[in-house]
Amino acid sequence: MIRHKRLSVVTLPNHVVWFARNIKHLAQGPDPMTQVTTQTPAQPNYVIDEMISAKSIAARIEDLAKIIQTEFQDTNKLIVVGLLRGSFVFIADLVRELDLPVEVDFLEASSYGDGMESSREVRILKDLRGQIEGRDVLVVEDIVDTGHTLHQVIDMLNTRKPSKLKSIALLDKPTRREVDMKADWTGFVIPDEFVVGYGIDYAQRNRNLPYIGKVRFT
Ligand SMILES: O=P(O)(O)OC[C@H]1O[C@H](OP(=O)(O)OP(=O)(O)O)[C@H](O)[C@@H]1O
Ligand SMILES: Nc1nc2[nH]cnc2c(=O)[nH]1
Repeated sequence: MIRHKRLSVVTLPNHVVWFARNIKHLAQGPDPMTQVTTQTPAQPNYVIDEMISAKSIAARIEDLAKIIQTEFQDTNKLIVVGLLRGSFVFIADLVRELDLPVEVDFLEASSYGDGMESSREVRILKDLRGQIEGRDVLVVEDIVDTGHTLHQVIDMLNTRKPSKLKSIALLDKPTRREVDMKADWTGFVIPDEFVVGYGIDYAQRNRNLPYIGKVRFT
């Protein structure tokens, strides 16, 4: 932890600084003021402890938007592809920070169903409406965990020959990786916790939380 703190002051990018600053808080456990208690008939009881505040997310998205704008500054059209359903909040906030000619499209990929374990089999449930051949494309993902979803989606989109294909993920859990995959840009590196909120669900619930929280069974 000391090593993280020292590094964060000198060189680390914002999302790593966030992780270093919060690792103590994460280890200490929940703040009772930010817990949500949840129960559904099919699920065990759980509470959600806030991990990343809405304010931190907004600030990080502003930074990421500047980087993306620089990367695509010469584009005549950037096709921003949201991976449904988890990225719907992130993409909505991100595109509104982009001062670029943008087209929004969606692809629905699913590998978790209602559970907490990846099936490793990524199903494309809804394809893009538009063509991407010869276009600049940015894939927007909520979280990279095992990496199977982003890996398979990027492989599939590359076969359509975009002129430039980049990806961004709000969250990254590198310790869970099963395939060699990393988004070009990441909002926050997080520890191995099952997270919800800001578009991300547990069995389709909690997507409407304005912050990212971790699920804790009670
Ligand atoms: O890196 P991975 O292990 O593949 O996990 C990441 C994927 O898992 C979740 O999708 P999910 O299948 O739950 O669908 P959803 O977006 O509709 O919630 C999440 O939205 C990512 O797309
Ligand atoms: N809801 C949710 N879906 C995931 N898919 C991969 N990792 C996660 C996670 O931490 N939470």
